[in-house]
Amino acid sequence: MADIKVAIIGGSGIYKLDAIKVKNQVKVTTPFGSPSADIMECEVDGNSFYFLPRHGHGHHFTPSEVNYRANIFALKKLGVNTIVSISAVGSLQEEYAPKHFVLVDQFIDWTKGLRKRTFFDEGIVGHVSTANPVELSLQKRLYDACQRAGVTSHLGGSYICIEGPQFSTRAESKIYRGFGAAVIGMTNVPEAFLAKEAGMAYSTVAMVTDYDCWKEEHCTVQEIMDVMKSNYISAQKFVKEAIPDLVKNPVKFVPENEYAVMTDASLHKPHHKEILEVVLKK
Ligand SMILES: CSC[C@H]1O[C@H](OP(=O)(O)O)[C@H](O)[C@@H]1O
Ligand SMILES: Nc1ncnc2[nH]cnc12
Repeated sequence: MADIKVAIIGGSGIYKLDAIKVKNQVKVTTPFGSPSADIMECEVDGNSFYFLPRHGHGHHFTPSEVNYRANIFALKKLGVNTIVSISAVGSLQEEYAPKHFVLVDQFIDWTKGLRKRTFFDEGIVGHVSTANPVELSLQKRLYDACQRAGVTSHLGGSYICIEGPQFSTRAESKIYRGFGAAVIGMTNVPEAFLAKEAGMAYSTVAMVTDYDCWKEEHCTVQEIMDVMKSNYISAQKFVKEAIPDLVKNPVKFVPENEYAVMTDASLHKPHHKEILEVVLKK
């Protein structure tokens, strides 16, 4: 198996990366079902990384339907320890304009509890801290890559995750602004929290596609798609800067899942074995 430590999870509008060579496609099985797609082994300037389209090829999983557990588990099983998430977001503050990138560092979970959100359940009880859901050294490296790519970008900000797939009402949008959130999306929870449970470094590049409806009359997919085309070009430039750096100088971080599991080992069932082996692997 290739020794690849870095993966990109591509969100809306980022289903593949033109000009980046796909070398192989890997089918990975997990105890949680299939990931969104076969995982692509890609290369930029001789530096290998994995790529996974979050919503599947052709965008057929809604934010609520994405199998986040299978996606994170599959990447960890392949040996990945560093995840770069690329996500489309709406802006909740004037300063984050469409086409800007925001290197978020906090998440507010406003989903409705419908998503499978933990590896630690059904007989395994475990708890991890989400005080720092983003690996800050990775976030800074990604911010620097955005700068080198010439993309207007912001270091820090909170991402509020709603269930979707509908966008927010104006009343909701104003409440989220009041929370101090910078941007709004529908996917990074539970994805970021599962990466934390799996002891992986995670950081999101949030690409602003629109001002949410606190400011705009409305928000349509058509308008978002237009901005997405430009964001896609910026994302490609960003990837070409970020990947060689992350491959050549791997992010150093301390996984925070070592002491997560509380359940006595005598109670672990055979099917827990693979889950714990992969999730807790250093
Ligand atoms: C029409 S864009 C809305 C869609 O895009 C974002 O997904 P992702 O994070 O995968 O880029 C947002 O959360 C919504 O799911
Ligand atoms: N305004 C918005 N609300 C939620 N998710 C989004 N993704 C892109 N724009 C969004």
